[in-house]
Amino acid sequence: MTNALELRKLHQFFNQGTVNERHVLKGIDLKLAPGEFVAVIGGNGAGKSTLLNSIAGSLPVDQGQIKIEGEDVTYETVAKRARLIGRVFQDPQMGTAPLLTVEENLSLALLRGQKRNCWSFGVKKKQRQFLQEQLALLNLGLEDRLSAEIGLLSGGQRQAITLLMATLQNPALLLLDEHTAALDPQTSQIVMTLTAQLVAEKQLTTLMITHNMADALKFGNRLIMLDQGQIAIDVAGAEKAQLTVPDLLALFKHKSGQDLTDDRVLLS
Ligand SMILES: Nc1ncnc2c1ncn2[C@@H]1O[C@H](COP(=O)(O)OP(=O)(O)OP(=O)(O)O)[C@@H](O)[C@H]1O
Repeated sequence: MTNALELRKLHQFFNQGTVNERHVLKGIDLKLAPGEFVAVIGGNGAGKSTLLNSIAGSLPVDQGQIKIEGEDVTYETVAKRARLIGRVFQDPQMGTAPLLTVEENLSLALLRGQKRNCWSFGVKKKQRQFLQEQLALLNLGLEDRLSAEIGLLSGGQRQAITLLMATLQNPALLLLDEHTAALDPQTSQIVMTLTAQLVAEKQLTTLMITHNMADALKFGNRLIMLDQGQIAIDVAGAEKAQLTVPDLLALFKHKSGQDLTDDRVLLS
């Protein structure tokens, strides 16, 4: 079976060749089978965002290879990779256009990756019905708010719509970069539950960075922990399911020789 994602000996440097050189990703090897939902955790500066930026193409890779569904995308631009990747960031403002309506935002997401001459803001009846069905999946009553300006919605509602937009085209890979970190705990749990539901319904291969250790254990079938640019822990299935937060912290200490240092870490 073709891997949904394959990273081979991925290296990333900043300020290479200067006194400020930092070797941030140190030969990451990672294979994700289709449909795997992987939580990515790690201490401050471990390289989590750099890893997602490298996969998405927003950081050119210094060494190594990235394949998505068997296709080598190592040297493809962000725009070219966008047909394969859905991405949600921490800031609910980033994923949507505030002055456009819910329907217009979703319509733009539907057009993503298509040729420009397909662009049209005329939203047909069939498409509207499809978007309403998709919004109904969120269970937030947003299917009745197609004409509401996105900017008027709450952060949680916006993030739920951003998530839907990122998954609308069933991307080969979904990248979630602390996508619930800016939300209050209750809304964060709603969006996390929605995430798990969308990922399961659409069988999406997903990499999710989180600082919430409990979420990392509760959601997804696999967990990797980065430490200083390397994968220190990689657990899946039953092994992951039986871990507790203290187990995880102890495992980290055992593998890395030190306590997890993360000023934003959430243990519960
Ligand atoms: N553009 C850059 N120039 C120089 N150094 C950078 C740059 N971006 C990131 N770094 C450094 O690379 C290291 C890894 O950063 P990265 O943001 O990937 O870590 P992270 O695991 O996401 O951390 P955090 O959880 O604190 O956000 C850090 O030491 C960071 O300071």
